[in-house]
Amino acid sequence: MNSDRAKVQAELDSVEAELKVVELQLAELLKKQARLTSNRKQLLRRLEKPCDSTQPSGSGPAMTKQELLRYEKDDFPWSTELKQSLKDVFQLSKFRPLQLKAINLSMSGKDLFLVMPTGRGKSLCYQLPAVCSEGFTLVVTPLVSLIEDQLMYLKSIDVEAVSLNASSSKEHAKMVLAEITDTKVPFKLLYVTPEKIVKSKLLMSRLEKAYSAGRLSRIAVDEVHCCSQWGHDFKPDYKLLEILKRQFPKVPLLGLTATATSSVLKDCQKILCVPEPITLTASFNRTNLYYEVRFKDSNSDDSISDISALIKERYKDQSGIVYVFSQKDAETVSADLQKNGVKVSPYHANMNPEDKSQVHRKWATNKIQVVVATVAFGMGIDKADVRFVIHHTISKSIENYYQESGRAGRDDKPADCIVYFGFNDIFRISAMVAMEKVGQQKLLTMVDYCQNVDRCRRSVIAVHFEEAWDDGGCNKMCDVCRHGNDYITVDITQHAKDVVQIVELAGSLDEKLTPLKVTEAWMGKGPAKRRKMIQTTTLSRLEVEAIITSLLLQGYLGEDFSFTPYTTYFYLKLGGKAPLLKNQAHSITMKMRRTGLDANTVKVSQVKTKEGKRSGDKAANSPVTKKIKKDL
Ligand SMILES: Nc1ncnc2c1ncn2[C@H]1C[C@H](O)[C@@H](COP(=O)(O)OP(=O)(O)OP(=O)(O)O)O1
Ligand SMILES: [Mg+2]
Ligand SMILES: [Zn+2]
Repeated sequence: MNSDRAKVQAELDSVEAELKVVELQLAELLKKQARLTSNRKQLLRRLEKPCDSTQPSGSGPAMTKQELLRYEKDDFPWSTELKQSLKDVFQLSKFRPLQLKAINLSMSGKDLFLVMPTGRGKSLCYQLPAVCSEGFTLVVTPLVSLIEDQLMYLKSIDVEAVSLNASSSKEHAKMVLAEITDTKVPFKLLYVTPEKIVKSKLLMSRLEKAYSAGRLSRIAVDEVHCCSQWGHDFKPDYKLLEILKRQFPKVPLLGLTATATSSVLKDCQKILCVPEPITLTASFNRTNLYYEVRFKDSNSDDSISDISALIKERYKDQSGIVYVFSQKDAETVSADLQKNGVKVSPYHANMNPEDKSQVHRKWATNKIQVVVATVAFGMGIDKADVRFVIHHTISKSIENYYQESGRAGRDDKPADCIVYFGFNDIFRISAMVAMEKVGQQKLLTMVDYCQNVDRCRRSVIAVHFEEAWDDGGCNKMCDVCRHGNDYITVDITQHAKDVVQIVELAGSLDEKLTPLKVTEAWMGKGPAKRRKMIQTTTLSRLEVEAIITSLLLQGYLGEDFSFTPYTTYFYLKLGGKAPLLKNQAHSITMKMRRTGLDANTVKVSQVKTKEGKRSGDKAANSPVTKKIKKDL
């Protein structure tokens, strides 16, 4: 009887395990269906609206496409003055894409979200209307340094602008607050930090008076993505800015950002209580930027000597930024580059304000060639001739990467954006963003960008920002497009089983393994007892790391954190898809760059004839695939 029960129980366990696998497969198929549906939607949209990437991506239901076209014209009552001020005040000869449309919409009193890549000229879209309108424009900006930059610029072109922020002196604040309610306001733009709006009742009451008198002509919320936790730079005070529309419902609001997906924008719209804004989205494609990823070797990280050589040779006498992970890295990488004879200075949040602005100034005036910076060297960096942005460590998300690398080539001349992609860096960043709501998910999008060998880097960025991608949009301005079909697809099912077995075994022994430990265990470096119980590999370190990364990206492995008061540890655990490996028919593949001798010869000659100087690109140190084939 008992043995009967045991048999039934065993069968039940097996059925349940199989059911679990079927459920996972269903989930996979549903995900695939969602992906395909969204793809279909994008393609249909493209058929509907050919080729114009600066078309609005969506607009308030009150406005048809035809109606929107009207705002590109220059027959509005204010058009002559706009044109005149563009030339006389701002000393610019013509509008860049979307600027005129955005300005006309805002001048017509519409609420507007403007999404435009960094450095394309969003500020003009509220500065010019401010100059051409009665009263003044309220500009909400997250950082005092950004406000200072703008004030300095506006002063240089004789536009009256003032600011109120935490570092304003009492007298200055008193004067500005009094001027807000003047019948003849002596300034065109009032810059404030969100914190001021939220905390200063006095400011609010003055603004209310100006509003009632019809002198608050427009509100601009710069870096509007800071409202949303899903944006890459959430700032809690922004969340309270709903007060603007509540108190000043009739004033048109203009939200500006360089990076926001439609879900982030929807969130911002809700938070700011803007019922039906028109959204204008400029293309994310910065055609003059060359995108490249280089692999960092964990065995012998030669990224510093590589970067030094690049700066001294390819970028001789040219201006650039090297982004690093931490303040400590900023100091050490800067010192290392200096030792190699490069003129650099570090920049990070922990330096005192004078030192920071000194570094910024010296760099802006070309006294130093390179700033080795953390992300603190960020918003508002507006040097036109930055020829290269090198990431010594990957960014924490594609949004961050796009914004940081976007500081290159603002003068529209060619510039390079290079990332050094190292296995261990993934987990350093992962631990740092462990507390962020969607930190891991976003980090993995960046890892996917780097690990990718078969999709144009631009297309990965475009898809991320939900922009319909056209394959002609790169023009070989990324390493993937230059290397063409220089990759192969390899089956890593057995490798996946081996790695999963290592993690499983550790779990059964109540042990947690860091990625480094898993790597070493698989390469046969762990304790002899374990070695006997697992399948080790003869693959190289880079290949092992590439496979583990791929398993993490594909969900066969997952992250497990452990917190101490001082640090966060990252361990690998089984991912949601690991049970699928129990199914004999299940297979996993990954794409790897081909780097054998013959492939290399082909690549070099190909690159040489077409691209000249760039033939030395170091794609060659990406994972070797020959051995994998042998291993399988
Ligand atoms: N129509 C134009 N013609 C030529 N230059 C322009 C034009 N409009 C703006 N610019 C210049 C002025 C600035 O030096 C530069 C960047 O403008 P800015 O408004 O600071 O960018 P942005 O706000 O879109 O970037 P970010 O996202 O970094 O804040 O472009
Ligand atoms: Mg800006
Ligand atoms: Zn490309």
